[in-house]
Amino acid sequence: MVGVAVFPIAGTADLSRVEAPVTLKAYLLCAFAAFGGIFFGYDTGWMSGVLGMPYFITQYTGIQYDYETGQPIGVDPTAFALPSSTKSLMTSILSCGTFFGALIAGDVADFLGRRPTIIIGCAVFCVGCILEMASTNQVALFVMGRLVAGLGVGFISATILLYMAEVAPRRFRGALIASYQFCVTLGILLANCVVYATANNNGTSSYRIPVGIQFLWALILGIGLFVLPESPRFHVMKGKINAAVRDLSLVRGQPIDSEYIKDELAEIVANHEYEMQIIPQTSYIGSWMACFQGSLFKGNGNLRRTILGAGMQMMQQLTGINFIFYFGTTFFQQLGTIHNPFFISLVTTLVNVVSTPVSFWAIEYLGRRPLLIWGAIGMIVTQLIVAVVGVTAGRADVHDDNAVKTMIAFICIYIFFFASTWGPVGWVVVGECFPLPIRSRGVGISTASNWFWNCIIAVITPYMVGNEPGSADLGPAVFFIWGSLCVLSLAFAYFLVPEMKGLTLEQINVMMEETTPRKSGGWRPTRTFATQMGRVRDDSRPGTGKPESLATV
Ligand SMILES: OC[C@H]1O[C@](O)(CO)[C@@H](O)[C@@H]1O
Repeated sequence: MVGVAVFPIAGTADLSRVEAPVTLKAYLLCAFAAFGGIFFGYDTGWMSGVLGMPYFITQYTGIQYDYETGQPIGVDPTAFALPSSTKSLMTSILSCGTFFGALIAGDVADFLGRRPTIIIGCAVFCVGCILEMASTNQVALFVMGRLVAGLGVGFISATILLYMAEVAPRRFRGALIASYQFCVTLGILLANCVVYATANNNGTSSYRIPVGIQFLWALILGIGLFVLPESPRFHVMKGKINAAVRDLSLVRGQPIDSEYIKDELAEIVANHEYEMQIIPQTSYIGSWMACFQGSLFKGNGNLRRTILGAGMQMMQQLTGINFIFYFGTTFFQQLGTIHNPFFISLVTTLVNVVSTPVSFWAIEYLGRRPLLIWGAIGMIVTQLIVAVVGVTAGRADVHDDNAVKTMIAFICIYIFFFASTWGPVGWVVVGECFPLPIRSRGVGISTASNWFWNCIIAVITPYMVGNEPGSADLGPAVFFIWGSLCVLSLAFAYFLVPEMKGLTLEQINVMMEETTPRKSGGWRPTRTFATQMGRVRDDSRPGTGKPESLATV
């Protein structure tokens, strides 16, 4: 730390603290970190297409395929598919790995730092890819590869989010974290493009090319992270104030002795010290338990933050979005009238990509909570339309081309609602709602919750829509289930999500301690909080500032 001055820490932060101007460097830094979302999306995206690849199916079922006519030999085309159990296992095992990866990542990120944890995630991910590539027709090896790659993705997905939330400037934090989700959608699109290009290859290149390309993402992110600064909040946690000053000045693009840096660091340190007094870190287990302490309704405890973070991710998955991205290709195949289901899958992923940036603006302008509420309403309506059209006229035995087109149009509108609201906002809320002493664990638990429900969807949906014996053969009626689950998402957003727009992480922290659930709708900052934030200086409580969004509450 030669050349870096020891920083004088004030007891409390200035209420009217002005944040450093957002430099291009700050944007680029977050944008690069967001690139980690590519892993998440790409790994989610390629499996759906590979499961529908003729070469892949012939390898694992033994049924031969005629590439000239584009038809399987000796069986009905709708029977040319992997058994539901294999589809379910190959798809869901990734989420199993990511679930554990995300849970472990929090500890590693607190011990080694955010950056090394992401680099380790990249290395583990590469090992998983090698195993996947090595498998020809051994289900076990392929599944093992997905599990290990999943561990890596779990590490990366939880830690990137933590890193971004900690380094992003507050005014654009929502939009920048949303760009992580944008990269998830780009990853799905890239996977679909690659799969589309190789789908009809008659050889192992059909699936080895999509799998092999993933090394590129690991290489870019892994190498890039060597030059990015560490999160200043991690240094504060470790008591390394000089390193925190240095890295804060790097991420803000301001000189180390500037007032901006002094003020922001004072706020981070003061808030951390305060939180350490109220969150007992007595032992390893004790510090995990801290995530579940307190009351759901009032007081300082973290339980409601954990419920908020994990619940957001649960509800995000229960909207049914991965039904489309995991099983879209095979679902469209089963509708009977679609000649190129790979193309329809490509269209759905494209809609997902172009809709996500809408949230960059809306999240900062309209706020998190309204977006979640309107997104849930949009998803309920569109999914019910898909279900009704589907069960009346969209089934394979009816062969109504117009009905199928209507379903696809409404599936695209449903994806628009998801992509511009619940997709990104889910991550933003998770990145924002935990105090520093438990942030890495809280983000890990929430990310693990996303993957847990992701896994449940991956395991059960092939059986819900499959048409073989033992499967429920729900077909398009499955959208009644997703639509109903979106009603729960709506209630969750309405009653449990407080608005965090425009606040620093430290101010959110204060607000979360002060918010109360109101019968008339949602959690609201209490009068005390509004007073502290907007009108009266309270020197007994560190980490308070004057957010515009609450000045009039
Ligand atoms: O954009 C859709 C994708 O976004 C996620 O929900 C993560 O936020 C993934 O599970 C899904 O595949």
